[in-house]
Formats: sequence, structure tokens, C-alpha cells
Amino acid sequence: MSVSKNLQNFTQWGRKIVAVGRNYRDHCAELGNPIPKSPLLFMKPPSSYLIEEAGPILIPRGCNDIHHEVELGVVIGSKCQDVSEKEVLNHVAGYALTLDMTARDFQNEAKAKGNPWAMAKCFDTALPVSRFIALNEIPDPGNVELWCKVNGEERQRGTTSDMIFSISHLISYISKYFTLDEGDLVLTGTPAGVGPVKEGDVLSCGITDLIEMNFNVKRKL
Ligand SMILES: CC(=O)CC(=O)C(=O)O
Ligand SMILES: [Mg+2]
Repeated sequence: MSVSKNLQNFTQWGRKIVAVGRNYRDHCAELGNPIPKSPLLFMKPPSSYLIEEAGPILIPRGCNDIHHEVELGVVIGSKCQDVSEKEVLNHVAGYALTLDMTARDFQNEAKAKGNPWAMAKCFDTALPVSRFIALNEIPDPGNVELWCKVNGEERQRGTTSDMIFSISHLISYISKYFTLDEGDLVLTGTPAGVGPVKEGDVLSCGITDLIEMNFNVKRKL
């Protein structure tokens, strides 16, 4: 797919962000969650994007347990509606390295009450994101090593080959229920090792041999 120069600024488009949860067995196990039979989906708003130069990750007011979740993001290049798994890669413009920051205490409370996860997943700065990564930089999205460190100490290392549902399956599945548009981002779930960060920490993550990003963590005043 040829990518318009403009799409390299996908975070400024204000497009949808669809996130997949529980897509790695080891992560399901660490939080005691069942293995899903079909993709578990939720949304994050474009106002949650945080690019590296823009400042720190802000722990939301009242949150005492914010977790890092490193994930591969997929940038949609053209409208996806009822797209078959075989066709999906024709609609992918590129990728991004992301952190699905999660207020775990808010999420646990919401889960216990059967409420939605918006407070846990949608706060400002809940989606630190890298530059646009072109298709040729990730020749095989099904075999990408992701890592995450807190103050230099490794917390997460996993590979997209361990996803329960592949990128093709996820995007085809989503497109059967709602349309994905150019500039939308799909977060593909996190491997094991999620855990807390606190004010003053430095959170780093990367794709091995390709990209690294670093964020300071502060509490929102
Ligand atoms: C338990 C979660 O927060 C689900 C999620 O986002 C994931 O990546 O898994
Ligand atoms: Mg996640």
C-alpha cells in the first residue's frame, strides 16, 4: 500500500482507536482472566495519545495503581468493512509502538461492578505512541519482539507470534461489526509482565532492533 505523507501524522487525525484485550495467554494467566473465545474489544479516545516529545505520562487523579502494557499498534490505511483475513494486509498502512496505560485499580473496580473500562483506559496520556513505522520496517508483523522497562529494569518481553488472534484475524473480525477508516489505530494486546509505575519513574519500551521510546511518569495535579 502506498501511504500518503499525511498518514505519518495519524495521531493528529482524531480517528478511532480500537484496542484488543487478553490476546496473549501468559497475560491472561497473570491477571487470572479466562482465555477469550473471540477478540475482546474496547476503545481509547484520540485525546489519550501522547507523543514522546509532548511530556510525561500523567497518573490520573485518584489512581493508585497505573500499569504499563506494551503493544504493537496497526495503522489502518484504507476503509475496512467486511474485509476477509486474506485482504487485511492490503488495508494496513503501517505500525506504531504503543503503551496501553491502564489505571488497574479503576479497571478492577469497574470489572467488579460490571461497568465499562473508560475510566481505566481513556484518561489523557493513556496512549503513549511512537512515530509511524512504515511497512518495510516490519516485514513480518506476526514476529515482532516487544519489550518494556521501568527505570532500566526489564518488565515485559514478548513476541507477536504468541498472539491468540493474529492481526489479520483481529482486523477482519472488527470489520465485520464496525468500519475501520484510514488513520484508525488498532492496539493488538499486551504480553505478560504488566505492572505498576509511579511518579518519578522512567518508562521505556521498544521493538527489538527497530525503535525505542522513553517517558517520565508524573501525577496529574
Ligand atoms: C486486562 C487488560 O487491561 C486488557 C488489555 O488491555 C490487554 O492488553 O490485554
Ligand atoms: Mg492492553
